[in-house]
Amino acid sequence: GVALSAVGAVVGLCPQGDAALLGRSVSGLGARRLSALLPSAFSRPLPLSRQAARARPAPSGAFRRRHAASLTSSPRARAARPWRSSASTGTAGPAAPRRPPAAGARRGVPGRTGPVGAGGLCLRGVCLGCFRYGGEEEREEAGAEVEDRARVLLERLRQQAKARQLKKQQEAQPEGGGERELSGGAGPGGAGPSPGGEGKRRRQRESEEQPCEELFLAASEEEANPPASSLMVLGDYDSKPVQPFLPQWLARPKLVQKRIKDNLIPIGDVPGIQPRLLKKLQMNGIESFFPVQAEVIPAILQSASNGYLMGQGGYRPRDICVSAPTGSGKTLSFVIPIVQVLLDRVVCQVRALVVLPTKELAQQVSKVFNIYTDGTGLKVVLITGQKSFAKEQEMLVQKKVTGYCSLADIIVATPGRLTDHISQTPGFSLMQLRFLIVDEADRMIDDMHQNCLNQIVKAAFQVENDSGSNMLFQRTKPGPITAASSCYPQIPLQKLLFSATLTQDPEKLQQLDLFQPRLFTSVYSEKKTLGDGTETEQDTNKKYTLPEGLSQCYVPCDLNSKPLLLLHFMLTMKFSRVLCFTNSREASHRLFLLVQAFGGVTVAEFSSRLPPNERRRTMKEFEQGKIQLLISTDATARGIDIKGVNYVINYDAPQFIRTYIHRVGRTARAGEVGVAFSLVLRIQERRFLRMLKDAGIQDIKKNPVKGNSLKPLVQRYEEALCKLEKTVKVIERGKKI
Ligand SMILES: Nc1ncnc2c1ncn2[C@@H]1O[C@H](COP(=O)(O)OP(=O)(O)OP(=O)(O)O)[C@@H](O)[C@H]1O
Repeated sequence: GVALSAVGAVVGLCPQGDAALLGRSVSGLGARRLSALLPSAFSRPLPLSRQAARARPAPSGAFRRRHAASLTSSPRARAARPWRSSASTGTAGPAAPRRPPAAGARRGVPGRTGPVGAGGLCLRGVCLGCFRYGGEEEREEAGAEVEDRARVLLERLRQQAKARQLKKQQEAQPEGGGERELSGGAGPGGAGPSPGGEGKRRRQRESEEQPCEELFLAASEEEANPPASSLMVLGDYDSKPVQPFLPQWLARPKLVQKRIKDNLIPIGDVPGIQPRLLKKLQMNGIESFFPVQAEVIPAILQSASNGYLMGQGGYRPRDICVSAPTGSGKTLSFVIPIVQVLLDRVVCQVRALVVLPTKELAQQVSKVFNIYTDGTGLKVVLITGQKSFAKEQEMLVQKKVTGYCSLADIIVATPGRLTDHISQTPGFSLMQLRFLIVDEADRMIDDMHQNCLNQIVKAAFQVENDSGSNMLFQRTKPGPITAASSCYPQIPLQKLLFSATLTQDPEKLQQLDLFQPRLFTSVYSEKKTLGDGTETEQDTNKKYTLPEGLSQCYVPCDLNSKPLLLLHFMLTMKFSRVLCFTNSREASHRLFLLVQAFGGVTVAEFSSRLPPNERRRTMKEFEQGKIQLLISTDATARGIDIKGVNYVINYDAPQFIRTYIHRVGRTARAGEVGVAFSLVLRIQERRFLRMLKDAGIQDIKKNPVKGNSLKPLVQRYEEALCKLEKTVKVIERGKKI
């Protein structure tokens, strides 16, 4: 870094003449490689002359060798560049009047020098040249000197080439001249620094410049034997691997207990919750908080201790990230504090916005908000596109004589529809937004939803044209706190991220532009005491945690036995309340038809094939226990809270670990128990197990089902297939008609 910034400083600060000299001195480094290494700060637009200097490709090694002398020592060239920077450290001579170069003359021509008196710049102890304005005398002296150096260099290069050849031929000889070649010392027969009587100053300069030659030589060597990588690292950095490290907030998170039932905290013991909310919680059967709630609720309340305004002296609340297992109660951990903070609001404005990836999830979360805002005057609006756009607009804003006013305090929305309202609904404003809650945050960061989040933040910081409105509460983009910025009451925008599989990749999280985030996580290694009393750390490579009450099994099978296995679980093993996942809508539909044709099981399907109202009805019936087997796509894999699911069956093995975690998390929720079965084709087995192992999930049992157990089902299964074939033909005929 130091070396790079030194180079950056040289190129960034030295005017073009120096860059040219630098180019000459460092051309051995490979100017193109050098430019690739420069920090972006130095890729800012340069004056035309410097751009030209930079754009000009570095001469090839051969070209350089051939023209080295003429490039540096030709009197004509010197005459054409009278203001050329000097490599001399001698005092400026008075001879030629100091003439600033004409802009045209400078363009593309190495010429202008650095600030007067700028000393030599060193890179890894290597002097890159001394740049200063010099007089005629000095230039003459410099020209002669450079000529000498060029000759010395050429000679040395020749000698080294010979030495290399020799070395190759005499492989047997151990310590060849290679080291000496690269060291720049007198190689075999190489010329050392000219001992000519130039006096102390000259010797000193040469000793300073020696490393330049080293670089030149090293680079010539490198050009002859280019390294594997196209990048060359200055200094020793190529030999030292870069150690990745996590930012403090990721490396030292606040740990949340995994075991729900052992760590219940009576609701009255959690500080800061208003009595009316405590009452509501009790009315809804909540007597104790789950661990994640006991940690996160006070943290959000504390960060909003100044209501929905910025704290005194410009204190800005820290963003919060929560990674806790499926079914651990993350929803209440943001609903309760947000309702409490907004309870005392006077004017209705959009102050909290929850974004979720699917309509069903948004519906589910808005239901929870409705429960806890009931009777408070706070208004919750659901924006998912299930109603017409105009209807949603009516729910969001109202036009009055004085202007638009908001009809929503809390909005729960899916990204697509929300962005439509941001851009198309007059009077819809997020300028008073205090909380942005991103549920299933890893999914929202991943795909196109990221764009939506950017739009929300942009809308939140939009400057209102109507300057008369709301001048009291300002919102300025986050930045350094100044006396001016802290004299107005400000509304900060705080981001709250939740997921069971929250990425801990700082780069990805960085996309959300988090402010001093705090991480609450259940992902940590556990100490276990062995039989001999010693303690051992477990799960060191754990990335995600699964609910405590979840048992996991996988069944190795082949393609043909998969339907039979499902029927075996439902009919022979008498599984009830089963949520079964396939990898596509078509697969869900085919399996549903097959099980229906087989008979004996109350079955339904759930996928985007079905209209929303049918999906809602199906979900309700499944929750009520009227449906024993629900065959679904990943539409129900994330966040959906269905009470009483006993089993999850991965009919098709999930392709991604996060899909696996969310699917199996539909059971064993809220501290209950549940079982997850995965049907894994034999060819998938290794990959599947590796996927789990990589995520730190080791406790999955192999549960093979013997062929004999399936035999009684085979005949009925064949009949069901025939029946299904006929049904499909009838449907297709119907379609043709
Ligand atoms: N303190 C509590 N006491 C009893 N039940 C609770 C409590 N908190 C939450 N629950 C219940 O636990 C279930 C799971 O909660 P929730 O849906 O918030 O989990 P989650 O962590 O968001 O899960 P997922 O990651 O799958 O979205 C819900 O049915 C909820 O009603």
